Amino acid sequence: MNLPQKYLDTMKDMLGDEFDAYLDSFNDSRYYGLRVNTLKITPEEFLRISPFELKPIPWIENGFYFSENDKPAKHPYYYAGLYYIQEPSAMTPANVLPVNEDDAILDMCAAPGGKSTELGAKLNHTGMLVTNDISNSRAKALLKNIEVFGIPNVLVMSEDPKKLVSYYPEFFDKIMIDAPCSGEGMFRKDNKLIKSWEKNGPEFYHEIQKGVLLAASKMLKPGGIMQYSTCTFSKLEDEESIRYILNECPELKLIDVKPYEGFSHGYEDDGQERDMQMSKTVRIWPHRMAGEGHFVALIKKDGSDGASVIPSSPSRGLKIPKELQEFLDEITYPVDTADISIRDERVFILPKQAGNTAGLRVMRTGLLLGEIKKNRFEPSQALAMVLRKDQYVSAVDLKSDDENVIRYLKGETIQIDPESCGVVRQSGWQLVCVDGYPLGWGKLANGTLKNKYLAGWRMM
Ligand SMILES: C[S@@+](CC[C@H](N)C(=O)[O-])C[C@H]1O[C@@H](n2cnc3c(N)ncnc32)[C@H](O)[C@@H]1O
Repeated sequence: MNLPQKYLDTMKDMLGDEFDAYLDSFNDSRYYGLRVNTLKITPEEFLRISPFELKPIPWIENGFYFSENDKPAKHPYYYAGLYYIQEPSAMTPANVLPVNEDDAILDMCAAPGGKSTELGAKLNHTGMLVTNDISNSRAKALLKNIEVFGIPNVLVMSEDPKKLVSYYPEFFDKIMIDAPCSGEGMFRKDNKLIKSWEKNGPEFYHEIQKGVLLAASKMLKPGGIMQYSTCTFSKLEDEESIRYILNECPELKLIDVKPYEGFSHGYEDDGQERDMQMSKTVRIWPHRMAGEGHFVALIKKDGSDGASVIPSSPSRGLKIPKELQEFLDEITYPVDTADISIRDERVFILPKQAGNTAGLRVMRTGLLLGEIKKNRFEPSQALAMVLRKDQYVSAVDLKSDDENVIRYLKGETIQIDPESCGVVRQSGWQLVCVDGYPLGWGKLANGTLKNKYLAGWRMM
């Protein structure tokens, strides 16, 4: 591997005696990880049904290493949103950010959703997750991952974080800043990143990071906690970005990250006037832990933890159309009809704190329940992913080794034996499941299941 000399010199300086061990780690094999979606299944239950060779990631309760021979992205459980595939050290930020039910959380640089999916799971159907990425194409991938995971209380956006400030002044309980960075921790995993580092290195990203941190500091409420992370080792992008924001905002202080054996502390700089307590930050090195590399800092804003000021809301509480009410009577998922909004025949459940987002590039406001089409209601793919099997009146439950599962995921019409699939209602809408976990919708008539799996999500 051809690492740039400038990079090697900086690393040698940082690591001293450990530099050779760091370089040796480039000869080790990559780490593959998956994180269980606790909205849908417990880690214990997942271990019971998993066909993969899994080993626990010791510092992540719901994280597991899988073997290079396993292909979890091709398994129907992946389509059921039972897990997210993620490099193990990248699981650390969302794991250490403390989340309380009912929190309002902002994930500023969120695509494709590695942290947001965990934050949404931790919220457990409460509060609100505003998940944002400046790149529109990446935000589309984010939206899909959020929906596959079954996270309902969400706003998915594609905005410059600076623009969000006037909408959400001192609003959020928690903010995640998984900053764009030069990606030094990914060099082992992806050679291409070395080339892009040579083009845009730490100096380039440090400037962007300062802007994102400053915007975050204005949206964090007093008593709130923000988390800054990168997958790079550069002190300029890590400690110096933190130092910048602590100098700009004296009301911000570093707080401890829950310790784990193998975490390294951030670098202090004794020449500074103010002790920033940089040792409270954490760096994960690939030669010390079984992960590629990450930097994590938790920052708290002084002040008491009061309730968020709820921004003004769009109009709510409309009359529920008959066809929608009939469908709502068939699900036991709790829906507060006061939160229902209908736009262009599309029906949404809005998060209670959604507020007025006019003027922002919002890709999804809340949970898309479905569409009213010619006096009929068609439930959405996103709703199927939010429901549990027992929350809909009738389900077609297929075994994961049944070839009909793959055929369903490919968009084909399938023939089923209603009795062996546990169908309650012999015709009409069915929640199609794999081993009890919803995949999507189908419409049954005389043993033929018409496929309603979302076309854009089909298995190739
Ligand atoms: C490290 S990645 C995020 C990974 C994501 N948190 C995850 O866990 O899947 C950084 C993201 O920041 C976005 N980004 C770049 N510049 C940005 C900016 N000025 N504001 C917000 N996001 C930005 C990039 O599009 C990229 O998706």
